[in-house]
Amino acid sequence: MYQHYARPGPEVDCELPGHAVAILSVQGSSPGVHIVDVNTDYQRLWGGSREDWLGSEPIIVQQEAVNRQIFAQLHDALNPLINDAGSFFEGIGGLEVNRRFDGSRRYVEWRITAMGVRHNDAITLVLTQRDVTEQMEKEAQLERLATTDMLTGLVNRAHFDAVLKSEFNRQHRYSRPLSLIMLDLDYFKDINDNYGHDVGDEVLIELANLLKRNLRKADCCARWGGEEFMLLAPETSLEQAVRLADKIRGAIKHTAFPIQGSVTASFGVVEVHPQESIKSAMKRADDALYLAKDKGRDQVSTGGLFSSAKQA
Ligand SMILES: Nc1nc2c(ncn2[C@@H]2O[C@H](COP(=O)(O)OP(=O)(O)OP(=O)(O)O)[C@@H](O)[C@H]2O)c(=O)[nH]1
Repeated sequence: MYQHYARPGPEVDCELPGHAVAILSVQGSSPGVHIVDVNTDYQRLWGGSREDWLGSEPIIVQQEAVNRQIFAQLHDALNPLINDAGSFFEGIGGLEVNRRFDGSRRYVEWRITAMGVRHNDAITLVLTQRDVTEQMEKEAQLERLATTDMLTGLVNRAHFDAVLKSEFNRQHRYSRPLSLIMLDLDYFKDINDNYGHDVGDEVLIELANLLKRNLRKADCCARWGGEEFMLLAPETSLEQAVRLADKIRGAIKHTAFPIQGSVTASFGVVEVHPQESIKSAMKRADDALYLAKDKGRDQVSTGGLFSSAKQA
């Protein structure tokens, strides 16, 4: 589809354009929209020279079919106004992912507007387009920073809280299996004390990578704090979650961690009851983890049974 619009670029400097503007003419009686003039930023965004563009259709979005829908929408909006001199056409607009003439993917904000509607069947409109890619990327970067644990690259606690809420709501509505696994490295304080905090950090990073490798896409794994990690596994029963926890336990035990060598972890596993609150499920997982530590570490324990009386 893009090839249709691809044109040889002019001598382009690398800086991206500000406001690309095209003056459009629309005939009330025919379906076409064509360009009457373009500014230099339009040429820098879409390639080609001013002369190339005069008389052709503007690029509003990348897909030709969607372009045509927009033109049809324009005609529908303009037709009732065509003989009504001085009418105000407020315009239409949107935000689209588009390709620049050099093939790069850009977010382009666009708007078509006109201050007055002319009498004699032809209406002149202004198409304004702005490349907002950098702004969108900055926002995505901020979003990533706000939801990610800086050391391990896993989801952070705040984001995990939000995922917990939405998965609990889904589970309460559809009664699907949902399990929670809490894991904590054993004797991690000794690693810090014996080898230093940097080695401790390396172990946490390596563990996070191991967790990422062992989980499904639908699972959410967070660094809960310190050397404690949480795993939320949708569509997973208690039995399946215990198997998953034991697989991770074995993988941790058999991994050669940097400098320190071997490390073990303990696990608390619960399946969330359909009427259970987040607080109650977390408490049961925490109790189960405590039990695993108490029984000698490097093992998986399951939580006690859910009791509606207890969660109040
Ligand atoms: N290197 C490093 N250490 C951390 C970080 N966060 C917490 N810790 C350390 O983790 C250790 C946790 O110690 P404890 O709570 O006694 O637990 P543990 O030594 O693993 O003992 P058990 O859990 O009972 O097996 C403390 O020494 C914390 O300072 C971190 O981001 N990096």
